[in-house]
Amino acid sequence: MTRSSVTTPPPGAGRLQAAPGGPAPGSPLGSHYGDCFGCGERHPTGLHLRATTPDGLTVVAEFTVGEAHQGAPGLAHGGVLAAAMDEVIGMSVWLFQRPYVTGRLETDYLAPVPVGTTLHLRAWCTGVSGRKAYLEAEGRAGSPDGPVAVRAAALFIEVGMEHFARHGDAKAIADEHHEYEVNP
Ligand SMILES: CCCCCCCC(=O)SCCNC(=O)CCNC(=O)[C@H](O)C(C)(C)COP(=O)(O)OP(=O)(O)OC[C@H]1O[C@@H](n2cnc3c(N)ncnc32)[C@H](O)[C@@H]1OP(=O)(O)O
Repeated sequence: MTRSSVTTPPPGAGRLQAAPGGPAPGSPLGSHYGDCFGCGERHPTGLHLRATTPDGLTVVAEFTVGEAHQGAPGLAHGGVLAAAMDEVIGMSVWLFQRPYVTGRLETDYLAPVPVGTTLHLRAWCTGVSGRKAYLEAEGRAGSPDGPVAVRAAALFIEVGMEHFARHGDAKAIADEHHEYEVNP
């Protein structure tokens, strides 16, 4: 992975620990919002990521490239693949039961991904330092052992739930997302 210093944990960065009360190993992870482009079941052309955590610390998910996700004819759009990376990384940081947002996302495209391909995604945390969490992800084509088609490294920043209330739709968050206090 070609990763910049921004997405590389600094010396002394800690490891995120599984949060008490977080999803148990083997648990499916639900959508955080039904209209989310990445995981929402109501989104008509979204990625519809379905994810589980095998160990409470990492996330695995699947995304099948559809007609709505094309860039070149018959091939996945690079921005859509970046969105899949962002989503699976966002799900992995969600395991820690604190709200984070993407600050920076770096993506390497290693092979074209044809429509109809199922990408097997995996994301994990490489370190945490203050409000900053360092994460990586990969997408393998066709099976969990298939060739790596896309890789990503990211910096996520911890925010309060007021971030979403101030900038977004607080009522929708409160209605759908019960893990966090919306107005702490
Ligand atoms: C409810 C569940 C929701 C799930 C969401 C899933 C993930 C997403 O898709 S999030 C959507 C996309 N992301 C966004 O919209 C974020 C937009 N950006 C922001 O809101 C702000 O810039 C935010 C919150 C990241 C940082 O702002 P702020 O809280 O003021 O902190 P700030 O002091 O600027 O930065 C904190 C630290 O992070 C660093 N940092 C922040 N952004 C970056 C960046 N892009 N590159 C490098 N470093 C950065 C800062 O340099 C600072 O470092 P240090 O502490 O060493 O000085």
